[in-house]
Amino acid sequence: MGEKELEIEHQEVAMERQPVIPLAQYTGVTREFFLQEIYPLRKPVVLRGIDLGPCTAKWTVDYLIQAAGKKEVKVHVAAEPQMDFLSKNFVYRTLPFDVFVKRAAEAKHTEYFISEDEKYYLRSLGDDPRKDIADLRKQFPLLGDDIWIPEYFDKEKLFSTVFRISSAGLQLWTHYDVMDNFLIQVTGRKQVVLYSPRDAPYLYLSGTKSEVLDVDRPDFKRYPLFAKARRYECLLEAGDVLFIPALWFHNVTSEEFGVGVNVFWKHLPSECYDKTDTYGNKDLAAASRAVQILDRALKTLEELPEEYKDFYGRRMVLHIQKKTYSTNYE
Ligand SMILES: O=C(O)CCC(=O)C(=O)O
Ligand SMILES: [Fe+2]
Repeated sequence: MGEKELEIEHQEVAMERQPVIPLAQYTGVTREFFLQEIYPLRKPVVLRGIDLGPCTAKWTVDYLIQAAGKKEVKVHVAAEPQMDFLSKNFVYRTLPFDVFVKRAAEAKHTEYFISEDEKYYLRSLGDDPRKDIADLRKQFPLLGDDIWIPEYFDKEKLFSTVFRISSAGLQLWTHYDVMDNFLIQVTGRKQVVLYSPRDAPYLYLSGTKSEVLDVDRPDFKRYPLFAKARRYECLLEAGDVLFIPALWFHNVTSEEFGVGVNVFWKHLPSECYDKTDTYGNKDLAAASRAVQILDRALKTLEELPEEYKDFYGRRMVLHIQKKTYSTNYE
């Protein structure tokens, strides 16, 4: 190989590996410590050694199968481990919970929808998913009492408790949610990659999701700005809790079959949230209104000749930056 080729190859390798910023980790934090020292920073952290109740010992595959039984659940089924919301390489199927758990825990299936090594993912829903909010105690009464939610926020603010159960290898795309969140990893290990809300301009967003699906080997030719996004990372082990502040992007890969429960809470006054939001991911009411008004302003600019539209468009960008960008925010 000539020197030039070698140099080019090195550049490509360097481009592929973004520096990793490890998340802060704390063991055995009290409510007071969390509220005074961690929560105000609005940064994700891993909390270890919290007493999560009997679930950490009890929730084996056999126990889950017997305790949740035949209740029907709607799950994602994907032929490939990396789920793709752009090409839609997954389907939704309804299965009895016990069948779903058995399949998610096995690598090869005798009965399957797409292929013998398809992957499964459950994000549990309310009884009527359009109106009801996921609540483990309601939908899985025998399991709900096994898990103790960290009491680091006021109980009245609790929004939902959601099962997150996935096959080994499954990767969920990068997205944000609008509420504060404790992702409680009860069993199984998972890798979580996070990005600050401030790096949203580099994530090629489509709604709440990033189009850069392969965060480990991103296509920088297609997504050049992604190189600027700072990659935060943690490895969650069974029993760990990840605090994900609202708007922080997260991409989750299950390294093993695992059962997680995530807890969303309304840290803002309840009027701020979209009343039709059952998932915890609809933009705040005022944000949606502002976006609508901006769309009207942009329509109005269309009335101008190109030269003027460009000029006022640039001035509006500066005005928005001046009026909205926070300075006390890393
Ligand atoms: O752990 C997972 O499967 C996804 C978690 C997630 O997206 C969340 O808790 O908001
Ligand atoms: Fe999420």
